[in-house]
Formats: sequence, structure tokens, C-alpha cells
Amino acid sequence: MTLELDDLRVRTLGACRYDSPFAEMLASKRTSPHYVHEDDRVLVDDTVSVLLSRGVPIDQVPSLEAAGPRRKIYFDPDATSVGIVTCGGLCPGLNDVIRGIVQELTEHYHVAHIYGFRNGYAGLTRQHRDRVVELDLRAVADINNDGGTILGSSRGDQDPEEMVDTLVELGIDVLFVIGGDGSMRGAMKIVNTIDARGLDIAVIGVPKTIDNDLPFTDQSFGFQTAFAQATSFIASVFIESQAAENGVGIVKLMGRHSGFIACYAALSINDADFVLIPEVPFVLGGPSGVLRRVEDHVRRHGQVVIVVAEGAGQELLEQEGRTTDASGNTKLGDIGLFLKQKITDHLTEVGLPPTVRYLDPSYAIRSVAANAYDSVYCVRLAHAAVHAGMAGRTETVVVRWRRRFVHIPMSLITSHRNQVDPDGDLWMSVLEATGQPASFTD
Ligand SMILES: Nc1ncnc2c1ncn2[C@@H]1O[C@H](COP(=O)(O)OP(=O)(O)OP(=O)(O)O)[C@@H](O)[C@H]1O
Ligand SMILES: O=P(O)(O)OC[C@H]1O[C@](O)(CO)[C@@H](O)[C@@H]1O
Ligand SMILES: [Mg+2]
Repeated sequence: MTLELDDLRVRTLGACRYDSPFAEMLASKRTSPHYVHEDDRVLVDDTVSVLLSRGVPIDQVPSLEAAGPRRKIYFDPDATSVGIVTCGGLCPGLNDVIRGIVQELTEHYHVAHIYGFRNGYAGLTRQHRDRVVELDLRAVADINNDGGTILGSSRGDQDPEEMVDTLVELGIDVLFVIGGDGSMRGAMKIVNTIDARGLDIAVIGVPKTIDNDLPFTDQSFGFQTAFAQATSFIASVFIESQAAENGVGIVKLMGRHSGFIACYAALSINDADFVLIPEVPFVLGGPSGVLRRVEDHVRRHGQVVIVVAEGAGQELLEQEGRTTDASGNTKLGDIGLFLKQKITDHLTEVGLPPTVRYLDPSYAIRSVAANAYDSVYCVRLAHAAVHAGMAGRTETVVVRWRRRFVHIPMSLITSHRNQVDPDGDLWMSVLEATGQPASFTD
């Protein structure tokens, strides 16, 4: 992707005139290997070859604004009201992010009001405006112990004009949107409406995706919890497959366009013999197809385990009648059940009638509470989001990039998808761990 330094500059509502509650703490801080000063920038690239290929002086190579508290802030905390909304599918850690935002705004910035909108963008519409809840320390006290989101979520289109009316009615100065690519597209429409009306409202995104498919972020929050949950299902089908004659275990995991959960879950337990992901097309038939490979494995080992991402092999499924969900996302065909049927038919035909154990733990891996690692990650993202909002950044998303918390323009988070690179070292590790061929095509 061609990236110019100017594409990476985030918007600010105006000059920061108020003292930050962190001013004193920041006074003595200088850039170090562990701290990036607010005036410093974080490099996008981390290999010599890519940096050299940019062909520009070091101060012009693509770089990102460091996240974190500022010495001066844009909003006067005493007079600031804030809104929080969670949209799209569930993901471990949503409650941790809500809690972190509320705690930071309350304990350090002492803002006037924090409102939570119920059930995603629907909660900002005229019809549901009365469902808004005021959030304080007590309301978020131990919500991190639970999966899901205390605010609820939703999919489906909402009118940005109506949503901005709600922000104005409640006197919201900063809106925090915790959501995926669709949510960030929705947030940009809210920003456009705010701009068109000449309003002084900041919109900050905290990117959420269980699929780990958003770009410019090392690994999305909740992803580690989710794939760790998935491993127990792989372990189950492995044990089942070992105990049966011609045992076949299949686990279908979430991942519409990106197979990260499948890859990480498979690597972490190392019981999978085949991992099928959307980024690596495969054929079923022929000498190098999946069916023949599975057959060979069963002949040699008496069993086989397959981990398949939900978006894998969609081209093999009947395309007609494909529908979309309320947000316009294409509903996928069920590759798990399809494979189960095809493998059963094939092994039966070649004289290896199988015992197939098929698990689809989709919601079971995303509805749980965040693990300790993700909780830490969430609270740090929440702090970064609050600092960005109070400093008047807008149309800005906080992410962790190459282990640094940084700001990126919202448009970049929807500019493309993060996917497993079939030439990259993650996929190489999967091939090494499973022993599966690099391709299932002739
Ligand atoms: N292009 C768009 N313009 C405006 N709003 C959008 C757009 N795409 C999605 N939205 C809104 O954003 C919200 C969430 O979108 P969506 O259901 O696609 O989930 P998401 O944020 O992409 O999260 P995930 O994919 O991780 O579940 C929905 O209310 C949806 O209507
Ligand atoms: O069934 P729901 O709630 O629409 O969500 C399913 C989708 O959400 C995701 O978790 C995130 O986009 C996908 O992996 C999955 O296809
Ligand atoms: Mg999405």
C-alpha cells in the first residue's frame, strides 16, 4: 500500500488550551526505548528493506502520532460530556474497554457526564434515545468479569443526522465508538454530519474485531482470548477422533475474510492436521485436493483433525441466494457442514467409513470475558482513547502498532483488511506445524 506521511496525520479540533491532569507527570518525560514523547512519531515500517524502498529522508517516512496523555488538552473537563457506544459482533474485552474509559474519565479528568448508548448505533436514534444510561464508577465496577457488553450491541443502518441530533441534545463533546470496520464507517458518517453542521464534537474509535482483520493494529483486543477458547474445541475433536475408527474431527471457527483465529488456535494446540483459511484457496477433488489428502492421513494415522475458518472455500459453495445481514455483511455458506458431508461421502466411498465429530463453537469463543492479557490491552487502549478525545483528536482511532500505542486516521482502519499472508511467516508456521501441503491445487 502506498502511504504518504500526510495520509497518517490525524485531525484535531483545535489548539489545546487547558491544563491536562497529567501535565506534572509528563513534565520530566523524554523519549526513551519505553516511552514515545508526544511530539515524537512511531515508524510504520520495521524492516530496512521497506524503509529504504520509501526513498525519502527519515523525517518524511510514514510515521504515526504517539498515543497517550498530552500536557495540554482541548476540552475543559468540568464542562465535558462524553458518550460511549459498542457496535457489531461481540468480542472479549468490550466491557474492559468501557470500564477503562469510564474510570479514566472519572478518576483523572473528572468530566461532567458519561453516557452509554444502548444497543449500538440504534441507541443514538430518536426512537431509543430515552434508553441512554449514565455511567459512573459504580456502574462499571466489576463488568470486566463478564463477556459481552453492558451497553448491548447491534447491526443495522442508522441515520447519521438523527444520531448527531442525539449528541447535540445530550451535549456530548466526545463520542467513543468501540466497533469493527462497519462501526468505523458509521463513525465517519457521524463525523461528516458533525462537520457539515460546524459542531465541536470529537469522535474516537477503539477498533474491535474478533477476526483480527483490521489493519494497522498488531492484534485486536479479545483475539487472544478467543483463539485460546477455540483450542479446547480442537482438543475435544482430537480426542474423539483418536478413539474412533477412521475418526474425523472438524472445528469451524470464526473468520469471515481472515483465518487468524484458525491459524493461532491450530498452532497453539498443534493437534490439527489441516487448517483451511479464506486466504488460501483449495480444491476438494483430484490427487492434490483436500479429500485425497484427508484420506491419505486417515490411512496412515487412523484419524484426522481439520480446522476450518468460516470464510474458507466459499467459492466451492452454492453462491445463489446469498443474503446479507442487517449491516450489509454477506452471510456466508456453511463450509463446516459442507466439508463434513464431502469427507463423509469420500471416506465411505474409498472404504474408510468415518466417525465424524463436527464442532462449530463460534459464539462460545467470542462471548467470554477477556483473559488477563487482553484485559491489560483493553485498559491501555481505553486510556489512549480518552487521552486522544480530551486532546481534541477526532476521526481518529487508537491502535497498538508494533507494540506502541498510536493514533491513526479513521479512514485508514477501513482502507483494507488484515489477512493472513500466504507468503508470510505465520502461514509458514502453520504449514510446519500441521505438515499439510502448501497448496491443495494441482
Ligand atoms: N458503510 C456504512 N455506513 C454507515 N454505517 C455502517 C456502515 N457499515 C456498517 N455500519 C453500521 O455500523 C454498525 C456495525 O457494523 P457491522 O454490523 O458491520 O459490525 P462491525 O462494526 O463491522 O463489527 P464486526 O464485523 O466485528 O462484527 C451497524 O450499526 C452498521 O449499520
Ligand atoms: O452472527 P453475528 O452476530 O452476525 O456475527 C457473526 C460474525 O461476526 C464476526 O465475529 C465478526 O465480524 C464474524 O467472524 C462472524 O461471521
Ligand atoms: Mg465488520
